[in-house]
Amino acid sequence: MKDEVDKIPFAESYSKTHNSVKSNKDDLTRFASPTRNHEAACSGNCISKDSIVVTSKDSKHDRAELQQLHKRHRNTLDEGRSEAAAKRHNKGYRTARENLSDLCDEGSFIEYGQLAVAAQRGRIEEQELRTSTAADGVITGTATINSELYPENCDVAVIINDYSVLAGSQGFFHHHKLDRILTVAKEQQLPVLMFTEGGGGRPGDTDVTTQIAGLNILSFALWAGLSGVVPRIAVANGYCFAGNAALFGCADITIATQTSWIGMAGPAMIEGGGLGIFKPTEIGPIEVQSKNGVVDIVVKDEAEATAMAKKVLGVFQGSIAEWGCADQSTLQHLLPEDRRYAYPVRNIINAIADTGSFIELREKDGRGIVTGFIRIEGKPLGLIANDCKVLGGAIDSDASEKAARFMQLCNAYSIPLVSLCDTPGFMVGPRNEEAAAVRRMSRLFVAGAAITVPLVTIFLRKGYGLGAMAMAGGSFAKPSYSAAWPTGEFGGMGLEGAVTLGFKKELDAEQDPVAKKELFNKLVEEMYDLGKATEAASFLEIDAVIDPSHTRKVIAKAIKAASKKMQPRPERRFVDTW
Ligand SMILES: CC(=O)SCCNC(=O)CCNC(=O)[C@H](O)C(C)(C)COP(=O)(O)OP(=O)(O)OC[C@H]1O[C@@H](n2cnc3c(N)ncnc32)[C@H](O)[C@@H]1OP(=O)(O)O
Repeated sequence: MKDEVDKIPFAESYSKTHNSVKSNKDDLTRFASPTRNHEAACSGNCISKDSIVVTSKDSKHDRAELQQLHKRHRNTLDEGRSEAAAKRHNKGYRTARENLSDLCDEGSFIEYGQLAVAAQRGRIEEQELRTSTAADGVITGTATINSELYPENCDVAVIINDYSVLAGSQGFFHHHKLDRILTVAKEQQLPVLMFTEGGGGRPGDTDVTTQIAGLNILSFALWAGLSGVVPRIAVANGYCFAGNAALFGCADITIATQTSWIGMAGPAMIEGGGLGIFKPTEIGPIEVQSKNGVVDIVVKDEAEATAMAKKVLGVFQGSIAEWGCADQSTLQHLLPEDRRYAYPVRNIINAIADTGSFIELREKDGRGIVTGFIRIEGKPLGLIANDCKVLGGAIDSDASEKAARFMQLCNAYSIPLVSLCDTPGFMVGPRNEEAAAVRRMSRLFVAGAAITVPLVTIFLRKGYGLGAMAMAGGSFAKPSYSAAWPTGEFGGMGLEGAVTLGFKKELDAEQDPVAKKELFNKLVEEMYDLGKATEAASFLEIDAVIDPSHTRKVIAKAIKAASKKMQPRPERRFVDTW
């Protein structure tokens, strides 16, 4: 069974290993649905709209223990915690259960550990613990998401931190709940969606002294250990500090709202370390975390974050049957006539991709290379593209690391790659060397060499130097298919540099500066003609030169053909952030 699963992409292998689990869950869903339909008329026990729990509809006919149970459950739901819910709403935020409800398919959630309370029985009355530390500040369970689009691949594990409980801090049982659901995710091969709002470790859980020494806490290792095993998407809103931030940072894809503050320590820890007194809003605001690569996708609020989390999850869930695309003839006119002018590469990406499918990651970080997901004919693909509006398309260290990490991510989850190349090469010079160019830019080669998913490279315009080779996975011979638009131009290095280096003697021999300039321009022109796409194709450096309006079809066909020979998915591929 294992070998068989290894030969197919994540989404498919995941569904294959899930048939037995799924049928169990279906039973529960079937159980939930009819009851929910009766909810309005039901004055007694009812199944909650969002979870497989019994809610607290009082009924004098209930047995005492059932009434007790309803009460305990009610303490964990918004209806039983109206003050806490109102506090969230006053801040303009949602409650954890509102996010849960929006995220999961209706009636599909199965909750784990709902009756947990903070380990503070030695400090706080049991009854108060039940009302004020609901579920110990984290909702955990499994559910289906996007089941209408991906009926075979819709099971997920869900973790939603509840800030209304001790600021979402991570107590003893809170951690144990994380451990439990992450173990379930690993065993059942479930993608994980995690909302990480919270104030970090909770030293107040004094019932359990082992927590002080950090014993028994597996959550961080388990969560990080799922890298390359199942896709993990994290969402931040509000304050996300210390332990919560560490979880956020370990995710494969990170989404944060504009009202997010994310930091490896909160105010208390910073002050405790003698590093000054800061307001929480001075620590890791979104303006900072969106530019340094901590946050992949910035959204307005929790509603947008939830919708985006579902859309990103869809990339890992597989292909969709219905899609549309732009009129492909527009691609013939999206490059400027004059090769010296820049153009917005995102217009080209959006024209090639299925309508509305482009999800850009780390837009404001490493801006020289655009990274993100697209779909072509409904199939999810990873995309890297040079942006010639930034440094003329030259690849700097930030862009290299961003693209390398993205290639690894796609490779880890068997998502084929498309590269749109238009680069004069790597960004060079002493300043870049100070920024560790040699180590950081080389990451693109390291990541490219490890790719086993299909890669299709399309040269839009410039394909010069090591940078262009890196955009093609390390070598022009690496991609499953490489094609250029007629505007493609190639060379071992930028034309001007190549002429200066290669024709030094001829240029030095010319004394008249005007004549020297003319000679230089003539040599550049000649070298440009020699490196045109059609020439490169005739020397078999690339596989083809294509009409830009055929780009989508070429990518779709090449990836389909290469996917048939796709190498088996290794048991695990790490997603490294360098
Ligand atoms: C390894 C680690 O993770 S160590 C933890 C490091 N964490 C930190 O440095 C952050 C500590 N917390 C804070 O600075 C602040 O509480 C903030 C910024 C997170 C939240 O601020 P606010 O939204 O104003 O909420 P407030 O401070 O009132 O906290 C709400 C409640 O959660 C409690 N709380 C907040 N963070 C924690 C925490 N880490 N541990 C225990 N309780 C906490 C508060 O004491 C308060 O309890 P109360 O309602 O009983 O008074």
